Amino acid sequence: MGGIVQSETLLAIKYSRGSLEILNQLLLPFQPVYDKITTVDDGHDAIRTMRVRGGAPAIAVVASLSLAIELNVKSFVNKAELNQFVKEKLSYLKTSRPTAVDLFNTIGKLLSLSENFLNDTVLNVEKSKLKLIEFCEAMLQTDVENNKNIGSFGSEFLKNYYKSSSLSEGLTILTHCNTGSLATAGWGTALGIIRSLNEAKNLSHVYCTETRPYNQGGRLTAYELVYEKIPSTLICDSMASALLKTKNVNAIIVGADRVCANGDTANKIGTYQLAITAKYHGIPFLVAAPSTSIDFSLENGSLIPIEVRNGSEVSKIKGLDEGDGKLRTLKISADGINIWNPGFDVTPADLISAIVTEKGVFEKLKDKNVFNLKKEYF
Ligand SMILES: CSC[C@H]1O[C@H](OP(=O)(O)O)[C@H](O)[C@@H]1O
Repeated sequence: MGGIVQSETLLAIKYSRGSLEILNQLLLPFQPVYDKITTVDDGHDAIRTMRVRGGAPAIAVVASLSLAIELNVKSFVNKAELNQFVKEKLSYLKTSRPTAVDLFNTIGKLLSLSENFLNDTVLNVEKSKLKLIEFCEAMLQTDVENNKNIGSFGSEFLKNYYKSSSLSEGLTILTHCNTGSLATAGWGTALGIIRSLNEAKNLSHVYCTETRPYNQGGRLTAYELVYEKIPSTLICDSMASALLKTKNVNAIIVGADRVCANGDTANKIGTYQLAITAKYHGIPFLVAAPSTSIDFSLENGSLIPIEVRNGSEVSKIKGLDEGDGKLRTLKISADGINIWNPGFDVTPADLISAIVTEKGVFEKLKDKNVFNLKKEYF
């Protein structure tokens, strides 16, 4: 199935027809280990355990490719049997993680594709199966293309925003969580804008937050930035406001797991407070996301399901023992304390300066505090 060019950076997903591997992100940055995915059950488990994550693109891509892997080795008597199999597998994949909408948008497209084949008098069951596999495979290339477009639109927007200022030394950006090649099929969304700024020599420095408790920032974004030799500094989540007060940060750029039609955005926990401090310090707060992360059916963010994960992700931490080089899991909080561990929070549209998509940058309606995202724009 050649022809898929995934970004030259780190590959969270390795795929060729009949073979799918995911980079186990629970072991990064210390041990780059690829886990084989041979069934939908494997795909579901990899997503649920967050061995692969990236609320938007990567989760949808891995879920779809795990279906493609099973379809590739299975034969069906007729299209009705194929359709039933696809429906069963997709309804199970829906239960892996609830917040990022890409997964549900992609599942909806695959379901209607499979349903449409039932009435297609030209396509036999084998050709229908192949078209489903090709749809899943095309997502890899599409995602990288989307991310490159997001990168260009986002970097252009910031260059124009600051064109009057003497920013010859480039922009200083703060980003949260991981939105790079480890959250997508390559290049990244918010980190894709940072990569595009860096490529155009318009980037001075990147600050990334640790992003407790999974530490996507300290473990994954820092790993990508160092790998690409992008000048960068890691901060604790609690340091963000002090950073904006004492350093000259030009913008905060984050990803998204679900953007509502009015612009309210669910993203990694800690995003909301970054939007508040960006507003207080008068700097742009950008959301970067492909249109597949937009839920046009939701009027506002109060309707977004927020995943609450196991408290052990807060009370324990995995790290490298510098003595023997082994990965250890350590308890880091008092036994018996209750723990609240929501994976995401919702940033209201009025705190978001612009939403950067593969089709362009969307800003709020004049004199309104909300966006007006419509399906027909994409
Ligand atoms: C490009 S999607 C990245 C998005 O997903 C992350 O969540 P998680 O690591 O739990 O999958 C985070 O919200 C990022 O903005």
